Amino acid sequence: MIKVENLHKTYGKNEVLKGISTEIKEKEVIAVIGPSGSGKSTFLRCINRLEEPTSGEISVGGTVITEKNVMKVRENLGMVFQHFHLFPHKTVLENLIYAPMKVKGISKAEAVKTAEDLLRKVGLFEKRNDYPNRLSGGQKQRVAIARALAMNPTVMLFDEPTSALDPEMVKEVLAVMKNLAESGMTMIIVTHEMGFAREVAARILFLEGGQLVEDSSPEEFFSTPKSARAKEFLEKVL
Ligand SMILES: Nc1ncnc2c1ncn2[C@@H]1O[C@H](COP(=O)(O)OP(=O)(O)OP(=O)(O)O)[C@@H](O)[C@H]1O
Repeated sequence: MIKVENLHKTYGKNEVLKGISTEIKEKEVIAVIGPSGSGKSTFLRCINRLEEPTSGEISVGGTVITEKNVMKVRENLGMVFQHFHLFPHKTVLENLIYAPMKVKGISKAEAVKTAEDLLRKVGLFEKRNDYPNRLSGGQKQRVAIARALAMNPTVMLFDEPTSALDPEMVKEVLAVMKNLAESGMTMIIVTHEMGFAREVAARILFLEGGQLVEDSSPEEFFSTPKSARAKEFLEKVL
């Protein structure tokens, strides 16, 4: 579904990604973990070209992403950020119908129906006519997830979706993500939530210093990490 080949990203003299290669299969749920500054967000942002790779190749569904087709490919990649990025002057429902109507040309009636179904799924149907500033952080993030899903993406990318939330809000967002994973969505999640990664992910990608140090199952990674670097990291965070 997604193939990353020898991905490099450099900011000035700072080589942030040093040749990452991996493949993500359809319906796979991947947790990307690693120390702060290891390149996790940059890796994710290169996949949908929010950052332009310095070199290397990324393909989605067999299509190599180029400058020309990036907008089209991006339509299939839903993205959820740490800081929700909702439109503040649109209601919850309007936030969900805007892009499907504008980008995909879907009729308003159809967009509203999809939006309402998604809001029910994330438990926020009752809030559909509220503005984002009336919502808690956890509710905003659930709206952001529903909004990304409204584009009917084939892959969902999450960049530390719970890092900006108060602890009591984290659970409700992780529950929505877990449901999504169980529904068969292909997901790549940059996260510091080790419990969630262990429980929900099929594979862990451990990055350090811009390198993919380990690519293993959660069982293997959390109980018997192969590298000294992963061992050291886990000793600090668990
Ligand atoms: N736009 C940018 N311009 C210059 N340097 C950048 C930019 N974005 C990221 N970096 C640098 O790239 C490195 C990796 O950053 P990145 O955000 O990918 O790490 P991360 O593993 O996601 O960290 P964290 O867990 O703290 O979010 C850091 O040294 C960061 O300062």
